[in-house]
Amino acid sequence: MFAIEVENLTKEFDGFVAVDSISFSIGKGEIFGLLGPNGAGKTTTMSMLSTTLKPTSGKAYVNGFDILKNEDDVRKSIGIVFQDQSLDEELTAYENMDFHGRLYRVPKEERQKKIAELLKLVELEDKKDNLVKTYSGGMRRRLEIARGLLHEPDVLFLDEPTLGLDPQTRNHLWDYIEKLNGEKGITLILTTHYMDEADKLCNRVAIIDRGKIIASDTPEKLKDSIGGDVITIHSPQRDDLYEIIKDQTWVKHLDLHDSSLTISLQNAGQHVAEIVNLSSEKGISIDDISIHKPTLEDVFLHYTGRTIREEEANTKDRMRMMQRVRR
Ligand SMILES: Nc1ncnc2c1ncn2[C@@H]1O[C@H](COP(=O)(O)OP(=O)(O)OP(=O)(O)O)[C@@H](O)[C@H]1O
Repeated sequence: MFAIEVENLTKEFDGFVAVDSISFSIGKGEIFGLLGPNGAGKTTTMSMLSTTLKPTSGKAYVNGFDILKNEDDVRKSIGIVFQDQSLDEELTAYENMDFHGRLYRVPKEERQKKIAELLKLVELEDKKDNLVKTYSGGMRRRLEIARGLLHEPDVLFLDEPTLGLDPQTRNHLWDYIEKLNGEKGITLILTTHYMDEADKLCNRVAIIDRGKIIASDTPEKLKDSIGGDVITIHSPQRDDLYEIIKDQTWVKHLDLHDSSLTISLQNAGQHVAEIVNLSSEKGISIDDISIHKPTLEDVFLHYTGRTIREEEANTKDRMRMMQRVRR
């Protein structure tokens, strides 16, 4: 049995299709990532799977329970850590955990044992009696994850788990997530717009854009699918460069972007000199040329012709963090 099965799931908001007939399945014990830019439909998908939003059409099963017919069973069998912080600032970490345990009717003795175990897991046991308002962003996130696990869910939903956190805290959180999966065998479904996060953490990734899944596989296979190497060239005459490169036999895939040109090919090192020679013959100047192994960013670019606009995402991150702090 799969932990999650999704068939043609669709969500429309007043005629706008936010999630467009997506299908995928997640095996037990997998870390599965929904990767895509802001507005791609990731949170909407998570909300439908966690039964907080009704789909317009399609089906989905979580831990074997139908999200339309067995909402309570679905909810009892999952833990949720969504983007917007939902901790009580005026309570301590322990009190936040205890309150959640009571909501889920975890018996007292078991509750106390589990809270201690989970706070240890996320390394917050020393700070358990401190008020949450004194916690850093990373500590809050870890506490939310610990809280989401209190009722021993089989599947944990993490919506942008490291949004707005600094790189070091993100790395730490990735370690916790891997530990959870390894030690407890919990299935994790997470959304992210960070390519490195999906690459590092996920066994499998579905790349989602404008409500559709455009590619789904292991990060390795997705990267392999676009060829051996990528050359990125920055030039003020990108269009002219495109014209002279497009018919070369060694080009596997060529993309023209706002500020650059990317070429997917095998053995890039052998062709860089040729590109430079061809350009100078035609009087085309090159500002910068670089070779790298494909990343998930290249995969996204390959399938959509666009980059995930990190700058826009970063601005949004900052706004969200400010909203969290204000709350
Ligand atoms: N309640 C709603 N009413 C109308 N449109 C909505 C609603 N919720 C989401 N949308 C729209 O659906 C699309 C998908 O949103 P969603 O939040 O699922 O994206 P996302 O991939 O999670 O991005 P983000 O990380 O920015 O939340 C967006 O265009 C969004 O504006």
